[in-house]
Amino acid sequence: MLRSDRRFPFTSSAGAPRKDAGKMNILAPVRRDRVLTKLPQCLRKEAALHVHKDFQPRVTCACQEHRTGTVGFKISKVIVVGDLSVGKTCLINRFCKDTFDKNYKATIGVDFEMERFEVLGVPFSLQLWDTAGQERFKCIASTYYRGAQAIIIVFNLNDVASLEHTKQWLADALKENDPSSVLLFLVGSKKDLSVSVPVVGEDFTSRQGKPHAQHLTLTFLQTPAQYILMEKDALKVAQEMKAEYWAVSSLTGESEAPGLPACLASHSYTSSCAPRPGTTLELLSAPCVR
Ligand SMILES: Nc1nc2c(ncn2[C@@H]2O[C@H](COP(=O)(O)OP(=O)(O)OP(=O)(O)O)[C@@H](O)[C@H]2O)c(=O)[nH]1
Repeated sequence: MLRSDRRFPFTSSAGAPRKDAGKMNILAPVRRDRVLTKLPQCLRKEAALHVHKDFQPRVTCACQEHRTGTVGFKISKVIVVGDLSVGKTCLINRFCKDTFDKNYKATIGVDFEMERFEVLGVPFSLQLWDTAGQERFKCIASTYYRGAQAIIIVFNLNDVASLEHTKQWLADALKENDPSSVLLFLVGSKKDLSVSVPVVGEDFTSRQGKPHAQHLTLTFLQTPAQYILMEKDALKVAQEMKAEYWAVSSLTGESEAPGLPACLASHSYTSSCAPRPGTTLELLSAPCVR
């Protein structure tokens, strides 16, 4: 179910197969640009539930002494959904490998990337699940939706229909996840095509030189004014979804998900600290050692 000619699990961040694939305990050092030493105010440790004044005192105490066995960053699972060819794979490739491929290769089912970070000195991993936009693979892809901490819904800033479809993508993804705890991001892709000075009358095929585009019904925005309207609509949809909104270009790397790791790390930290059903019972009956 992986892109046959692309990646496979456990590749290095450069995309090459790792010599130590299969030996998960030997890890290469985290890339320097993946080391976060500071989180935004609202995402710091102080935001964790267990530090709130009225939180269960014994659990708070256990968390402070790292006795829960769960304190630390959990792996965050992120699923990326959206219409066919909107640029989901390119978005992930830009984020994980800082690369861009202008050739379209449809994702078959799902694809997977693991990205490692260090946040405030603590290792943190992001699992990025790239799902197929093609209708015929939707059934396979949706089996991977469960257990996501974040959902990234991608649409093409030049294709109004793809924005309209985001609501359905979200509804499908939320069937498998808890809407109250999942973080949502609405991402408008291919910003470079919208804001670059368009050649009037030029279509997608001639602009990109991709034969596959002939099969797609795309409405190309021709003027900056139309782009502004599209962004306005997108912001409205994001508001309705309670999602954070980004407009990005994977081609240029513009606005590439800057806050994503910090946001997810914090989310993962706070949810790690919150008592899970089993843990809570155990902790409540244990004496609080100071
Ligand atoms: N100009 C431009 N082209 C882009 C951008 N992002 C993606 N593309 C192109 O759009 C096409 C589709 O990109 P993909 O990332 O494969 O799309 P996808 O959403 O993963 O497609 P499926 O796997 O079929 O769901 C490719 O030809 C990319 O090169 C962008 O930011 N700018």
